[in-house]
Amino acid sequence: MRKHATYPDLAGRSVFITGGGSGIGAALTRAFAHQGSKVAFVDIADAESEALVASLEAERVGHTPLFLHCDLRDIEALREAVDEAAAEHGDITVLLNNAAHDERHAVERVTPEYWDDRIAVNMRPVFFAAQAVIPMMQRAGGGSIVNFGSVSWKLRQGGMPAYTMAKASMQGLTRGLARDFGKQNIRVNTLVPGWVMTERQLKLWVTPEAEKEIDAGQALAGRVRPEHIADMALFLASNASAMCSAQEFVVDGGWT
Ligand SMILES: NC(=O)c1ccc[n+]([C@@H]2O[C@H](COP(=O)([O-])OP(=O)(O)OC[C@H]3O[C@@H](n4cnc5c(N)ncnc54)[C@H](O)[C@@H]3O)[C@@H](O)[C@H]2O)c1
Repeated sequence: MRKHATYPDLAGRSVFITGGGSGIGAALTRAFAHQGSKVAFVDIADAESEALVASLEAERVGHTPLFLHCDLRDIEALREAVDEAAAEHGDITVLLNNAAHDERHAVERVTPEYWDDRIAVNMRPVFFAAQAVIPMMQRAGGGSIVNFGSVSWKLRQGGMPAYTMAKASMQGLTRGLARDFGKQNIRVNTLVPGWVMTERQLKLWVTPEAEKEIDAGQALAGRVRPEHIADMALFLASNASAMCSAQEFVVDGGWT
């Protein structure tokens, strides 16, 4: 793993990550665990999540992350997971709303049930996770919420309108919550990843043609990797970003 910058104020912090078991989420779990944060994460990918916990245990991070199986479509289960994480690690003061699923769907095949299911994965839990941790952040004197957006809709990507709508909505939620709770030192920002080379993206979508598209689109050479997203998440969670709220932070190699 590439070494991240160290943020001393993140050591010992109670951090809650959605979808922290694979993809970008796994890089987040790793990065915060290596800061000495007390990380709890929810996911439905049991095998990958358990393997991640085992590897961090072997690396002897200060606090081995707590994995809680939770399907985020079930809001009661999400609330229980938040409470369990807080009972184990103390009031949550960093929330990373990372989980999402970019399943493609053709407009003509979308039913109301499918639409609701996509919103239940990509949008609804973001609000309810925030709602669950805000009283803890108020008690603790502040906190940082990071909602994960996407460049996909900014680049006019078609083929998954429920996903792009959900991702575009993140900044609306971010700005509203930032206003509601900013005076209580709760900061809310949107982290906008570019095209990030996770195993899933590489397997499903990163063809030689796509590589050319990335080279043409990004200002920077190279590829955006999960660790680059974790770099920004660490900054947004820590006091290093103390006066940053209600904003979008884009990590896309200069594409948009
Ligand atoms: N990878 C990219 O190129 C890219 C680009 C733009 C934005 N993003 C955003 O970054 C975030 C992470 O993306 P990723 O590529 O790592 O996604 P991913 O699909 O690879 O991983 C998402 C994680 O969430 C979990 N998850 C999915 N549905 C769940 C559910 N119902 N309940 C609990 N957990 C669930 C998955 O098991 C997985 O561990 C997302 O918000 C995504 O929209 C990613």
